[in-house]
Amino acid sequence: MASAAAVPAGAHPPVISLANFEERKEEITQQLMHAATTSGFFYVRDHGVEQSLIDREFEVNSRYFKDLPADVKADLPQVNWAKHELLGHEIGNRVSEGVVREGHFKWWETHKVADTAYPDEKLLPGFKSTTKEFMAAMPSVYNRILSCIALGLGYPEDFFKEASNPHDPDNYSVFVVNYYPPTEGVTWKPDTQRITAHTDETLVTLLFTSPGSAGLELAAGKDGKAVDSQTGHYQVDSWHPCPHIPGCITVNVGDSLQAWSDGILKSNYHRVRMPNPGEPAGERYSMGYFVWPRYKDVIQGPQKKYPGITFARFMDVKSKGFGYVLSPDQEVFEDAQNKDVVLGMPIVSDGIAVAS
Ligand SMILES: O=C(O)CCC(=O)C(=O)O
Ligand SMILES: [Fe+2]
Repeated sequence: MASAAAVPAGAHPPVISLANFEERKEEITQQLMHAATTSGFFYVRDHGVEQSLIDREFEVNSRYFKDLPADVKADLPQVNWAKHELLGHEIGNRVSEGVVREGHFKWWETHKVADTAYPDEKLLPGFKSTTKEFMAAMPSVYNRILSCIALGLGYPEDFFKEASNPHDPDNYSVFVVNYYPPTEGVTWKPDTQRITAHTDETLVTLLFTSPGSAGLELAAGKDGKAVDSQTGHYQVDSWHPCPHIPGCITVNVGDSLQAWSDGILKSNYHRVRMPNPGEPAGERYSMGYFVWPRYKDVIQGPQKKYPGITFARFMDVKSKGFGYVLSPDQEVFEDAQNKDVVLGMPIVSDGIAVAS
């Protein structure tokens, strides 16, 4: 098994305070490393992002999903994972009665094209400015987390700083808001999920959930070899709840950090399930800030446990739909890599992302 037992039944991942960060860095590092090497999930509180800013960002997104006419959303760039175009609107999972999840994706201003993801200011006053203010508050949170993780791994404190700098033209860190419409009166097949089980491709993901929202679950103890490289299907023994905790940001380790740490840190499966009978069937929102390395960064640790590939190459293979292909087993990776056409990655030219 690649990871130790992580979250006891019924418990949620640990809550870690970032208060007095400079004085408590060593203690915080120990707490973060414990969580990141077991469940791969933890919560941070005293993180410094104003609650009023979080509330305002939820509010403008509620207007985006519920007030903006469907034809306006359809005119925005449409997210296409297969082509790796992660900007604009996405209609995710559907059931026969309708949409289970919609999303809105944006990059930083560094990529001038990112502005096309935003609807007209007249239609959605304050959406762009609030979102940019919100995104600008993220680096102070993840820089502290990544500096502790770097120290915990024995790397220099600023090891991940350049790779995760969103102003670098080769960094496409993405901010995604998910809207899960109410499920009253909707029927669905037993295996339907609001978001199906996946790992994130990130270094780390910062996730803000709407108050009272349930359904996010993580599967601890995944092993890359349990994945069938043909189907991408995985084996999961049990799911653990990852509930909304007021004032906290949910943080999870992603594939890039798992690779860069030689598998010491765990990028675990998670999903958002449909409400169970008797649970609130209202709408749910989540806002995920996905901290990526640069496309050119080779996401390999000193032990070379994972293939020495760039993040761009990894995303290329992952977006073919193989699910978890970041396997320490070189053969599994190569098999996935050779499976079909290699998709073009966006390349950077004068700060503008263009499909190659
Ligand atoms: O909605 C959530 O709570 C989780 C979303 C998620 O896992 C994702 O967007 O990658
Ligand atoms: Fe995720």
